Amino acid sequence: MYPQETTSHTQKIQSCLVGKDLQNSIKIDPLIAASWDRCFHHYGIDPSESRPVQVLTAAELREHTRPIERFTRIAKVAVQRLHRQVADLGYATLLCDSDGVTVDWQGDKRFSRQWKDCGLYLGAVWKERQEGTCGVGTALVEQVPLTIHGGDHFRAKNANLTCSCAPILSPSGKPLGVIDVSSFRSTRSKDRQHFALQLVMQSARMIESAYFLSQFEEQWVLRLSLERELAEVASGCLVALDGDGCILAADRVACSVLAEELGGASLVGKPIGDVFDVDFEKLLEMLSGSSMVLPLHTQKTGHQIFASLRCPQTHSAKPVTRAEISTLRNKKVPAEGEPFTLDYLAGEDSSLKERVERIKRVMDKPIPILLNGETGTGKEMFAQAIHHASRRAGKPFVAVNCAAIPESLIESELFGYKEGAFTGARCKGMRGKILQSDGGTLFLDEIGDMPASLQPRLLRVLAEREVTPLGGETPIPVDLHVICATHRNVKDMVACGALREDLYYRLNGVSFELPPLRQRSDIECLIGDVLAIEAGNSVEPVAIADKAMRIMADFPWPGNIRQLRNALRYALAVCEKGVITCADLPVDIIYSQDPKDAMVSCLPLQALGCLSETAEPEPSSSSVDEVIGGLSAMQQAERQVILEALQKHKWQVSRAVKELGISRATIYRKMDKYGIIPPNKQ
Ligand SMILES: Nc1ncnc2c1ncn2[C@@H]1O[C@H](COP(=O)(O)OP(=O)(O)OP(=O)(O)O)[C@@H](O)[C@H]1O
Repeated sequence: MYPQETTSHTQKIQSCLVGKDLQNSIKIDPLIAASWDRCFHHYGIDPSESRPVQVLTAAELREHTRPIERFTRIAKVAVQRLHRQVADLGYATLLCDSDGVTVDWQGDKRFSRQWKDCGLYLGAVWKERQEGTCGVGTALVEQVPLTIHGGDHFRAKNANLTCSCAPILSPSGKPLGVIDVSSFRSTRSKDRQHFALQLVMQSARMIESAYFLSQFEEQWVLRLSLERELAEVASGCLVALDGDGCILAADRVACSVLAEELGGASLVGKPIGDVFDVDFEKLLEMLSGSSMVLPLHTQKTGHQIFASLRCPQTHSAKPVTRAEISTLRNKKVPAEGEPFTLDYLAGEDSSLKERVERIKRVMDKPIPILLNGETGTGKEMFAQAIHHASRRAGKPFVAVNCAAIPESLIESELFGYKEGAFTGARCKGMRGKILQSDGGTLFLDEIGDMPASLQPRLLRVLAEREVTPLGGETPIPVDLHVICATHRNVKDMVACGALREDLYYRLNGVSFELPPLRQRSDIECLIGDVLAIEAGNSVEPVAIADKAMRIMADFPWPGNIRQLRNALRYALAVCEKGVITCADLPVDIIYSQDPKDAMVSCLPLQALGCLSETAEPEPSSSSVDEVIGGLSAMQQAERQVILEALQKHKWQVSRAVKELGISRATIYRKMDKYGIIPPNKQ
């Protein structure tokens, strides 16, 4: 502001304040006038003083954010989401704590200098007592959503700003902070900030609801709505109940909806039956474990209100520690490095158990076994379990993935070669995989990828039980049991000529179908098993909340047990207190369920998190280390899961996405975001 404008701004404030009736003297919003009055008479601020906004050091900022980590974590996704809605209009989005300190910031980084100069940046302190009338500070004092536009600011140096803010209240009604969108170059009038203000208010309500639900995660939460149609989707209007049905807290929407009924009394401590025409037991009987919406009537005024009930997230959570599973299933979870037994792998699925019994009858006979099943169904683990259960257990188990070895090497890998067999051959030659497995088991994974030219040679080995290495003349006798696996339809492979018919008959002594996860009748049990393995040596007991278990049990798992393992690994990395709730599941799994359900039943946090992932800043110009260093624990876990899937599938994106159950677009976006670069592009 130029000196002349500063003077006229100061004069305007003074003429409004000095000995006048503030409400009537000038056309100033009473809320602004009251704030000016505080600034002048109580805080003694000089409106013409040009001192810049106080900005905390990084260490001071950390001190501020540490105690409110849960709040900032929940609010962060809403800040990002809000920012995407207003970024194009030239706004920055700020999250401030209850002291007015900016603890989170989103804005166009090209204007970082300008944002910093005017104090719209991380660490800036927007207290009314220091900065005078300003969006954040005044919203904290008044505890209402408001827009402080241009000359509404008390200090002349802030008069180029426009700030729309809404306070965020805790379940007990105390201010947690303020969410704000601000601009230093808005040419729009104050009236035209209305839309920004509405968006800010909506975000504040979302954060309050998410915070409320997360605070009362272990309690019953009644969701109320005046309209049946909106009962399942409306955010807010939440009442937390303890195990006896007494009200622990109600958010401000619920307090205002029930204000007439209460006549000024507090809701907290009241049994639910004192407020509605239903007692707690009846409520549980009707609503517990269902997504039903029930009409209730208030006791005194008889108003109809629609309610649904969210169960405590750890209510009857299934204990799945290693020890407990062992007792529950009377089976020992294999120790690290110990092979899985066939009975263990069969789980509680009766048809799989039957098939395992059949395998046990043939595994010691010279009959090859063909394992068929979708990717990740555990074919290799079964092959190992068969080997360890058979009389060959003490001998080698050699696995060859025919899809992973380049066609040019597969012959020498399998059959070995004599010294000097070809240029580049090791001087002493090499025993191939077939000879390495002598006495034991040769596991040929992805047999459908065995090159057609090698199939007759393999057939000969199987038929004659001898192998001739490359460059050799004398066949060497070999005693092995062959187990093959494929995820493809073997008959189709034969029909299209990918697999020779005679080889097929030789390999398919007995075939064994591994069911996809979605067809297993013991899915919950299997989830428990995999979790117990993933939890490993964790000293903390680990549990899965009912709802999260239901979502996982219903998920189609295109990547089968491998995908389940990755999802649980991720959930374990991000969950709190060892309890996996819906909010800890990867977003692709949450979003697989009915969108309505996902929106209502899981924490809004999760929904927001998913949206936020679509538009985080691209790290393309940063180094990979920088990118990884800047990731949250949750993001690092997600990065690891994606990286492992890509490495496992030799960077074949189509296979990795199938396993992870995400789209190609998503994996490319995430690779970009997490700095995952395929080896051929490094
Ligand atoms: N019953 C089980 N319990 C726990 N983990 C399992 C079980 N079965 C498989 N897994 C895990 O699932 C993952 C996939 O298993 P495996 O590699 O045996 O599947 P596959 O069918 O051979 O996969 P692909 O077809 O992709 O080669 C492995 O990490 C394995 O540890």
